[in-house]
Amino acid sequence: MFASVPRSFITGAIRSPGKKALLLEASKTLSSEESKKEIHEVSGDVICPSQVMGIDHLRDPRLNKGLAFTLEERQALGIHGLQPARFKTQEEQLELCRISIDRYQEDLNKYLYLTELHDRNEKLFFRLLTENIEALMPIVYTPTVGLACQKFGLIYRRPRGLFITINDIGHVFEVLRNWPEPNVRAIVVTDGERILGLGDLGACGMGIPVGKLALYTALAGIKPHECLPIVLDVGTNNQNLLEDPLYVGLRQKRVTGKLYDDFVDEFMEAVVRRYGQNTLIQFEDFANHNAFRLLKKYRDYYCTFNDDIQGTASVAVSGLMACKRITGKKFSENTFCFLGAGGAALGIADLIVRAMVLEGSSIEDARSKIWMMDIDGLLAKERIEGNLDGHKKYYAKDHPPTKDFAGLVNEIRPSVLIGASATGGAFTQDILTAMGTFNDRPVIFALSNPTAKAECTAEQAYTFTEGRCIFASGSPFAPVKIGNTLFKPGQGNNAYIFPGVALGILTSGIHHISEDVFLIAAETVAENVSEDDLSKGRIYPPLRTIREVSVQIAIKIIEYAYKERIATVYPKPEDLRRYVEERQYNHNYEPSLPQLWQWPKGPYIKTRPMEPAKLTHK
Ligand SMILES: NC(=O)C1=CN([C@@H]2O[C@H](COP(=O)(O)OP(=O)(O)OC[C@H]3O[C@@H](n4cnc5c(N)ncnc54)[C@H](OP(=O)(O)O)[C@@H]3O)[C@@H](O)[C@H]2O)C=CC1
Ligand SMILES: CC(=O)C(=O)O
Ligand SMILES: [Mg+2]
Repeated sequence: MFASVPRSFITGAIRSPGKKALLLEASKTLSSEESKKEIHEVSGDVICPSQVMGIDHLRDPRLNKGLAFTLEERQALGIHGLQPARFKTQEEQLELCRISIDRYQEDLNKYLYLTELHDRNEKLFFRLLTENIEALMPIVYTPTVGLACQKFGLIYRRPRGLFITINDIGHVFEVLRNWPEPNVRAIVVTDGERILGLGDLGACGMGIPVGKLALYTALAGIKPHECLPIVLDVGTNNQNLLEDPLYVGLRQKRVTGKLYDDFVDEFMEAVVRRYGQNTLIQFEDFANHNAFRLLKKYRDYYCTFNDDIQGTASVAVSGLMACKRITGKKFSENTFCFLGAGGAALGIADLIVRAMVLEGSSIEDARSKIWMMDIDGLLAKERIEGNLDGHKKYYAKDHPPTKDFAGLVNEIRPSVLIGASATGGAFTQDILTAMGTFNDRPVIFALSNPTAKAECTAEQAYTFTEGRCIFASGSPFAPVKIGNTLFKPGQGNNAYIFPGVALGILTSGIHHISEDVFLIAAETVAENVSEDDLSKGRIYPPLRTIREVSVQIAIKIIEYAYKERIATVYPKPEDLRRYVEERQYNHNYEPSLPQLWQWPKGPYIKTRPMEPAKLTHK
């Protein structure tokens, strides 16, 4: 069925047909060998001017500059008259974008505006996002992206990303081959089973890979055409979606077991076959029971990481490193108490253990300082025989089982409280007040997303600890004024980590990603926290600096990769910053006309006068 592919399918699936596409006979088919030499008008790094004509310069988001096309460009490209007479700079266009966004009251409408801009003018979208990251990250990312996923069936307009369903098993490579970009370097993939703290959203989870990859470009300058968002649609167990006439995914219960595993195996193999073994595959928002399993299965064979486990661990440990500068306590001098023992919480716990071991603790001592509670209560030794799966048992305590979180907090008197349970409001006033009585500077992280799932708000944390806590949250909170002090809480979100890590991996050519990479990223983010940030209660650098932080993370990862002899880019670049920056996306417009070049000087350009041809016959 997939052995041959209609030509029109390859060239016209996403973009409007260009000159080349029009020349193709839609009815012809390519053999699978032929189709490896796909024709791309506007794809990859090189855009061939002769392959795009007239109105396609306005229709293709990679080429479109709207009113910023000059008169010369409009005439030469054949688009003169297709737009109003006005010429605008990109700065003027940005101003219009800001005005347009401000006119929308609802965040979901702002999200839709940005989606439309992304589809219309890629450079303008990314420049707008990059230069206004503090205002717009909450729209393209948590919390609004959560709402966009919940409303996906309603707001779906144009395709973005690849939907591979369980029915495609046996043909995953052919589906991947339909993606029009030849140079994909990074994939964010979800199966939609645990979208933020919102549960199983099936194929509607596509908003997450799309949002994460928008941050790859905005926060780390990874080129948009090198990024591919993917949903593996194996069904959904969300009954509301199954009954929703607007649902756009497969209307069936989730496939599990061997068939699921075979499908994901085939997907991984197909990615390598299509885009090479250095393609980075970021797993995102898989349910706990698959997240750890798949990470363990693939991490030594593919270039892959799980962001919810490893990226979150890194950002939390980074925050704790910055806290150290306020509390003066080493990791091992703290007692940690977690609500939640899933992918995020266990990932954080493991990296904290690693940090304590680096400080000189034994693994057992380190684990003994970490208390965790899941939906069934405290991870207690008595539960090991019952339902404590592999990873949780490392943190099981010799303590009677209990589900009383407030009671546990009062008993163990933690210095650090971490929420990754997706239970909004679980850090009650009593718990927060108690944290304030045990500690001068209690550390409180409410990491669950989106905002409604945060274990407490910034205001609650500061109010109930009399402004003494060090607070961070997964989704952003506005500054809080307590007395005369204005606190600006930091966003403890893996967005500080994954873009820089991805940039480092792609530029060093690392195949397999070790935990060290995430410790390096954590240290780099923590180093970028200034005394001024700390004085405002912020343990993360301001969001507007992440792009620079990402470059620093990448440089350190490259250095580490060469030291450990795991880099695969040879020779080692001399100037790493320059090397990284030269590979980053440029969101400023460039000339749209083919460059006219100077002929080289010298004899080559001296055209000798042609001698008249001698007639050899009369
Ligand atoms: N800030 C950030 O960067 C990130 C934030 N997150 C957020 O963290 C949250 C959890 O993500 P993740 O760990 O991947 O999800 P998981 O589903 O893997 O884990 C959720 C954990 O919370 C536990 N839990 C659920 N309800 C309760 C309850 N009432 N009391 C105690 N524990 C409870 C679950 O128990 P059980 O194990 O028994 O099911 C599980 O251990 C999500 O909201 C997610 O958005 C995730 C990644 C990054
Ligand atoms: C931030 C993130 O990855 C999550 O909430 O799942
Ligand atoms: Mg996630």
